[in-house]
Amino acid sequence: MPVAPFHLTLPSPELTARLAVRIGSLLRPGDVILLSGGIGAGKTHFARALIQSLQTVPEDVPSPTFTLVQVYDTEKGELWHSDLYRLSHPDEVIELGLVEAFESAICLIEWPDRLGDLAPHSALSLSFSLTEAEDSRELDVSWTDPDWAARLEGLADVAA
Ligand SMILES: Nc1ncnc2c1ncn2[C@@H]1O[C@H](COP(=O)(O)OP(=O)(O)OP(=O)(O)O)[C@@H](O)[C@H]1O
Repeated sequence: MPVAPFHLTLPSPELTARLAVRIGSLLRPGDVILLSGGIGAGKTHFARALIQSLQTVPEDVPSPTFTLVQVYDTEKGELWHSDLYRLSHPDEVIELGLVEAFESAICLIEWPDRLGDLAPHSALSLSFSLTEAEDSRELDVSWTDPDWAARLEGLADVAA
């Protein structure tokens, strides 16, 4: 069981998508995943694979860069996918309804540093990094709620 933050190498986009499907299967309403990493690091690629794996009716999963938020109906209830890169003011997080969504929906948040004091207390954090190899990414996995340690059991095998 991973009892501490851990690290994975994701040598292809397909591996990242497979990990996303595995994590998606663990999620329940009220779970928040914070997706960090620079431009092109793979945050949206991960989110798209996760969302598509939970959709009951397949539909496009566009990047929410300009809309800030996209909301989906999934087999696990409402899922909010948010990209806060273009947030103009932290209060916009409240106006978007995100703070309430943290309590009741599954939320995937890109650029979570923009949340400031409004960041949820409990979350799974996934931090992606580019590597010298074009198709490979490094991923740091950490969490605030110890419950995640048990839920992530066996996850490292995905990248094996
Ligand atoms: N191992 C990998 N994991 C994830 N994506 C990868 C990997 N290798 C290559 N890629 C490619 O890198 C790109 C990542 O783009 P993506 O839009 O997901 O980045 P992002 O982190 O969301 O950036 P932005 O903040 O600009 O939206 C995709 O084209 C994806 O196919």
